[in-house]
Amino acid sequence: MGIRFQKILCVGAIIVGCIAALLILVSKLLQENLPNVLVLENKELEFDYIIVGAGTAGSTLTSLLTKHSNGSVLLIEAGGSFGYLSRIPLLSTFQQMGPNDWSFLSVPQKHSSKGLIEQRQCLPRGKGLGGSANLNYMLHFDGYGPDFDAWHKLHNLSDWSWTDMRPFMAAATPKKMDLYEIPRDYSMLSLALEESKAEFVEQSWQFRRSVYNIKNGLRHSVLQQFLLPVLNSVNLRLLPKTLVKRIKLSSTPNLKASSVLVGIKDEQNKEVEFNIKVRRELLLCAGAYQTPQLLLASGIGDSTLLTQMKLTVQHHLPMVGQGLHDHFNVPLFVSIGSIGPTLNQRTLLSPMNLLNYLSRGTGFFGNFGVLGQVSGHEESLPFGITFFGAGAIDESAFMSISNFKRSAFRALFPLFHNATQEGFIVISNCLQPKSRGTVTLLNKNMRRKPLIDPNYLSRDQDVTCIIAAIRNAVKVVRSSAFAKLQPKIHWPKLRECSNFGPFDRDFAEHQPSDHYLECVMRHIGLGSHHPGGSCALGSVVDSQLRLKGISNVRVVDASVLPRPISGNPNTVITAIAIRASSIVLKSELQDSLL
Ligand SMILES: Cc1cc2nc3c(=O)[nH]c(=O)nc-3n(C[C@H](O)[C@H](O)[C@H](O)COP(=O)(O)OP(=O)(O)OC[C@H]3O[C@@H](n4cnc5c(N)ncnc54)[C@H](O)[C@@H]3O)c2cc1C
Repeated sequence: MGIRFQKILCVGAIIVGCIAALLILVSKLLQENLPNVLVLENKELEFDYIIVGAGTAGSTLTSLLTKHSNGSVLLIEAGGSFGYLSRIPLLSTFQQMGPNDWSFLSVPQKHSSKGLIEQRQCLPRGKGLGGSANLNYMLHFDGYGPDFDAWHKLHNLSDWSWTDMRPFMAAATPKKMDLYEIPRDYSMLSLALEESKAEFVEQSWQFRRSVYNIKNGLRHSVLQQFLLPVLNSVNLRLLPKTLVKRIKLSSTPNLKASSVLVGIKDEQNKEVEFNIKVRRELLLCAGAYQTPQLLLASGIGDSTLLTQMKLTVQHHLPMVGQGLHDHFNVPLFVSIGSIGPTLNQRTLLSPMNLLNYLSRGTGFFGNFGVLGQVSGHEESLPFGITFFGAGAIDESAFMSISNFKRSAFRALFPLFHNATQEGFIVISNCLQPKSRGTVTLLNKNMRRKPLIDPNYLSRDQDVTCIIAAIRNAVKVVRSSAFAKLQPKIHWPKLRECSNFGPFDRDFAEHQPSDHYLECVMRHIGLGSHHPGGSCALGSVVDSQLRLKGISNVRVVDASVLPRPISGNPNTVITAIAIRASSIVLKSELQDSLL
């Protein structure tokens, strides 16, 4: 080994060591500094507003109610604070399966996931202040007007059209300086994507470089935007590491939530329970899996289903936990013959990359690796294509967060053993999947995970839509703009699909059969962590987000989305929370005038 190389290694090791020490220090400081934490004693406590869950919606809502209401606000969150590592964009995936991830697994999937262990999908969810907004990949999406117009037309939600939602989307969108857009010349891949646009002018496709919720190289989520600035407010109290286990209803004069039962683990890991009274409103922001879980565990849901689950019915409300939707992604690996440079171990560990990040917040650590997207909103089957600029994928890391069987992983990434491989992953999906799943329970114990069945690919239309998306992705990869990358698509050679391909001609012509593509997607397709719909607007909640039949409970999170968002949903959920705060504050004002 040359002396120069040894020096580089030493400098690299010292830099990595210093960063690690600094991060541990800062993370400790941040974790110990939560103000306004409520101490639960045996006295009866009561709050005007109780908010369950400090995720995307809960953080936003808490902030706005704390600032503008005259009432007291209690925010209850099952997790604590995320460590500082959560703010380094590239390290997002390393949080999955850790203490800040609920690490749900789906029930075995009937129509998909055949290349996954027990046919079960990993369903990560953030646990702690910031919720999934602190675990997610930070991709910002401006929203798509016709989505809301479809809510209006198809779901009879006359006041949720784009005209109604546009101001809230504008309020939810961070200022330009609080976002990071991948520069045009970030790498040869971003450049190729940008230049390929000109070859598809005939199509009404949109080409976008990724825009991230990243500021100065650090995650800038609803936690920084909304929650942290109000944490010291006098009318706010916080209950971290506390699980809401039950909603108690009273029926005089009309059905309403009277209190919530919360559980905290003491030092001996023994559960201690307390009751906290709701004076005005209970706002459920526990996310698309856990809001229905809490409702069902509280006996609020379809009475037949509750009886089947041996739960006492408090309020018959059909459709709680039904209608679950999510996007479904099909990844394909494309190796490139030129130096990208794309994300691999060589580029990542280069001292220059580390220095770039430390001095300017840029380079590979400063974003998640998704460089851009192509979408066809106006197609009869709207599709999305995502370009993830990673050449070498670490087998054990990827398998642990995807639940892939080894054989499926290796079919998808045949060059996995080469840590310096250049390439990218092209991910195809359907923007408006029709498959719908469910959230149910094994029993009412809230410490047990809910039974989540996304039911991916249960509708044939989704298969047709994703096949079209893959074929469009191939067109982009084979465009002249991409030619200088010398891209090579690796059609996965799965034993279970071998009757359908890929055949030699598929590698030459890149036109594998529909049967082969369907087989591939049913084996290696992965959920995209955009669940919604499990307490949908119109069916479970009314247009004021009120739980039907219960006057003082609102659901404010991804559960209320009546259909999928045609892109990344986080900003839309923030917008819904902003709108919810205005609804709640208006009602408070009206009551004060009575
Ligand atoms: C890995 C991953 C990547 C993603 N990438 C993107 C992306 O790049 N762009 C994008 O737009 N979207 C992305 N998303 C989706 C987006 O983050 C979510 O749609 C959004 O955060 C959901 O917000 P929410 O408020 O509905 O729920 P959450 O943010 O999940 O919040 C729910 C909160 O409630 C708490 N909670 C649950 N049950 C209880 C209980 N009983 N008691 C107390 N607290 C409770 C949870 O701990 C959590 O903090 C991603 C999601 C994941 C998981």
